[in-house]
Amino acid sequence: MRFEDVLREIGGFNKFQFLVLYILWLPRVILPLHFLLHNFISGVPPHHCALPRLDGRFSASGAEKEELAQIVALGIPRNSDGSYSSCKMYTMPMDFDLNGDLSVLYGNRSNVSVPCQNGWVYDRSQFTSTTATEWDLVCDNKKLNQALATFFFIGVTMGAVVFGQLSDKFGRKPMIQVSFVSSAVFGIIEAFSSSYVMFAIARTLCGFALTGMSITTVALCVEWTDVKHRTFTGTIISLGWSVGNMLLALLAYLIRDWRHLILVVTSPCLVGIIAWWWIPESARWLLANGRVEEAQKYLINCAKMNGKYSYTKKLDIENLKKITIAEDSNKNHSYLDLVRTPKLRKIVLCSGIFWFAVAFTYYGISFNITGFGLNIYLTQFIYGVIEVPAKVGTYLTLDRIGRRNGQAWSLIIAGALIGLNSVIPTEFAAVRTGIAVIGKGFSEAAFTIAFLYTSELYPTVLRQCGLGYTSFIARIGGSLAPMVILFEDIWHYGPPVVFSATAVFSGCVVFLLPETTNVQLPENILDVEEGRHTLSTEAERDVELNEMNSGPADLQEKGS
Ligand SMILES: O=C(O)CCCC(=O)O
Repeated sequence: MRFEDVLREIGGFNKFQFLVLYILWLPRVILPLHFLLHNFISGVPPHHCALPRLDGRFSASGAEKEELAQIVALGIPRNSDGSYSSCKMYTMPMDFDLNGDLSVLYGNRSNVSVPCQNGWVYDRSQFTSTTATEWDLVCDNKKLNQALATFFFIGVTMGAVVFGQLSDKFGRKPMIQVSFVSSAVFGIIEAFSSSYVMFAIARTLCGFALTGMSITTVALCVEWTDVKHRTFTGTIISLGWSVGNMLLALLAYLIRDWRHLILVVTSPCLVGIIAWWWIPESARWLLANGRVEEAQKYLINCAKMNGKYSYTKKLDIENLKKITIAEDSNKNHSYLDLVRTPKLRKIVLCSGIFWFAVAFTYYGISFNITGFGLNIYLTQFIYGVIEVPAKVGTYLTLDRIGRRNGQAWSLIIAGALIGLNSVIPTEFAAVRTGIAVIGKGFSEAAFTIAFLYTSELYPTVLRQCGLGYTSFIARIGGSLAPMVILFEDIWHYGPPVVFSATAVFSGCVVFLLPETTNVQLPENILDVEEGRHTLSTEAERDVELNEMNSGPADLQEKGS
């Protein structure tokens, strides 16, 4: 007997599953609050060199504004486009007098421009403070500011590997709590960091911690859902990410101080620590690891909450031991098991390729937040809004077109639109914006399908290792995306060509993978290699179940 059969009997998608989905929405909302936070806590406001008598003033009014303009005109050189330089100033007479007459002060200055000597003055009309203004991460130090995003995704990358293995070894539920607690701790340390190094370390560790809730929540939801409702579960839970995207735009608009913003976006982790108590462990994972009594407890809870009281008496230990999950419940699986057998090796190679492209493309678009000519808060909100129809559209079509076609074509179309947009003249701003937003939607659909498709490709005994591996590869893509965007200074078409070609090629690779729509989840490596989980269709399973329900003897026989 297979776990799917028990799951369908106790209500494969009912009140119990809705509760699980409702609670696990919270981690999906938390993730973008941190993953896309860089655009706001590390924003670089307009700035120029600090000059005598400016005493930190950037914006002024009336006569003071006049004096300010005069100082800037005298002390700051202009760029070729007529704007004032952000990183250069004219050398000052060594004996300049802070209260002296301006003409004297600047009258005999040389026309030699040098890097800022006395720090910078920032326009604080948009950002009260950011990491850039806190530690003067501008001009020659600008790379250190951009590196903070890369440090975060390096932490996410390493977290994917560690949490993938730990979740398959110790279970999904404990790893979610570890993730909630450690994310809260490192988020708070970030907000109170007294130096750049301390903040960079805390930011990296926070990225590491957040990955735990990123890869375990999808697996836990899918493992509690029957075949018929897996598409709903896999797509609707990821709507939490889009809600978090829009929420971040609102919070960043309201909170312009980087420390306060970090504390606010970290606070939902504290709610998660409390809500965790109501999250069930994966009964599928418990059975795969021989913890039958614990699995029985959760399965009976599920049956009762779903009103399937009559079936609870069949959930006795003897029957549950007959459910085929792992080849050997005492065997500890590791990442090495992903490459020991041929079909799994092929899944590892192809899923790694498309996951790299999914994140590479998604963050290549998401970090290009100033590309629309709108303010960054509105752009961020639009990015979140467009994801909703993308996910709902994915849910409505995925069972019909299949995971393989959905994953392949969402990547190919996203790549094609990125390439198309790069050849449309910039004066067609409305057209370019429309194509970019549609491309973002397909990129988001590709991300949504990737979580569900990957959960279905890997067997229960290796599902978190599989998600950990693919998330690791994805984070490398996410880390590289901001660096590729920098190529724009060298070759304007560089970034879109790279993003477009990567997405189209990876989409084509997806066609090499098996279809998983309406197929039972593989439980172990043999299922993947021999396709045993694909043997029976829904109708055949209905017949099988009716026979099983005809009496214990038949159940014993069928279950073996
Ligand atoms: O995990 C990420 O980096 C993005 C997830 C996007 C989604 O869940 O829709």
